[in-house]
Amino acid sequence: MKNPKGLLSEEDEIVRQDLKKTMSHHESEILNVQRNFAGSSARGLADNLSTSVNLHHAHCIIGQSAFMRHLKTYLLKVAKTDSTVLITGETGTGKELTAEAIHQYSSRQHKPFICINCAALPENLIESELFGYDKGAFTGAYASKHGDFEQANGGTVFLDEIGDMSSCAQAKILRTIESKEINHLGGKKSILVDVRIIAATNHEPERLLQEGKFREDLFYRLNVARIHLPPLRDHKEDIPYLIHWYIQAFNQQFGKTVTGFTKEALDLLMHYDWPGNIRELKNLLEATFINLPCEKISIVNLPDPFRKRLQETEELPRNERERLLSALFVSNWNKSKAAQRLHWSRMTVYRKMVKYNISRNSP
Ligand SMILES: Nc1ncnc2c1ncn2[C@@H]1O[C@H](COP(=O)(O)OP(=O)(O)OP(=O)(O)O)[C@@H](O)[C@H]1O
Repeated sequence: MKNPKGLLSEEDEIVRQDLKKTMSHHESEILNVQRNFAGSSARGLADNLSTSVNLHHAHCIIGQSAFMRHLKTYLLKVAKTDSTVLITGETGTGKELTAEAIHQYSSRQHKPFICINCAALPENLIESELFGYDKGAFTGAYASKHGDFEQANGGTVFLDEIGDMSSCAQAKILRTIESKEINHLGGKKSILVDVRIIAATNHEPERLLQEGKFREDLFYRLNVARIHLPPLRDHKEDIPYLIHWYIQAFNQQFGKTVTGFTKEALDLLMHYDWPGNIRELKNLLEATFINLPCEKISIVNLPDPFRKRLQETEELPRNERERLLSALFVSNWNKSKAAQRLHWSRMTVYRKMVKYNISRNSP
């Protein structure tokens, strides 16, 4: 986090001070480790991190790329306000994690963070789920029930996939944001609710506006603070940090002592495009851990579905040893198929396997 003169920049200093105030000892320890990692090698990362890692800590946003640093600074500033926030980005880029971090750093942190998946809410249940109902409001309403907004009172409501809600439901959300009150279904009186709204979408909001899927009035009401999370392929320099973080976490979860990846395996992960972004990386690591017999993860330990995805994307590293290893890996160690992929003869494959000391069991 230091500038070339070795001084903390003003932004870094703000982050440091704010984090000191708001983070527990453990969390700031993790941040310190991340700071120390800046500029060090992936192997260096592996020797540093503290032993206790909680996978579900909302504020454990991992990454040291310029983007990630900017994000952490910005979300602390946003957290100090009560403005509505619109978060965009492909699936698995960390929209929910970011929303939760804003909540955790805000003065609302001791109140609920309620996540509503708008895409999964059937149209006929939206009102009762979001705003609740009074006893007798409809057949089967034997008792009155609080909706999500009321449950979140004092806290934050995260509206995920806002563009997948009907225009009518969006209008009701807008009314609630503007008036700060809700009405139970079948209820006569209005109820005041104090919630902060953070919304997210996987799609480009401006395109949703053009297509008429995002109400213009709601868009402008939500789009006060805007955060765009880029796909992982655009900040691959964070991959070693993420890998390291999740290795620590899964070591704890699975009771293992994995130390890291072989260079070839790490290179393979660095060359892959990660269409499912950070979620895909995390799931790959978890799947690898389940069946892992050793302490160092090599290409042969990566799960089969990942091999298939590589076959589809043809993402192969450039250096000859890595290309050969990757080709063998995606061809399930069939040397003829690997030779075809590389446009080499089978003999060349054999020769280079000897040259580079590659066998199916080699690390
Ligand atoms: N920067 C990060 N550091 C560590 N873990 C992360 C980071 N970003 C995302 N993750 C993890 O990746 C997974 C997916 O993140 P999240 O659910 O926030 O993504 P999303 O953008 O909301 O996805 P979707 O659009 O599919 O709902 C989660 O397990 C989350 O903890």
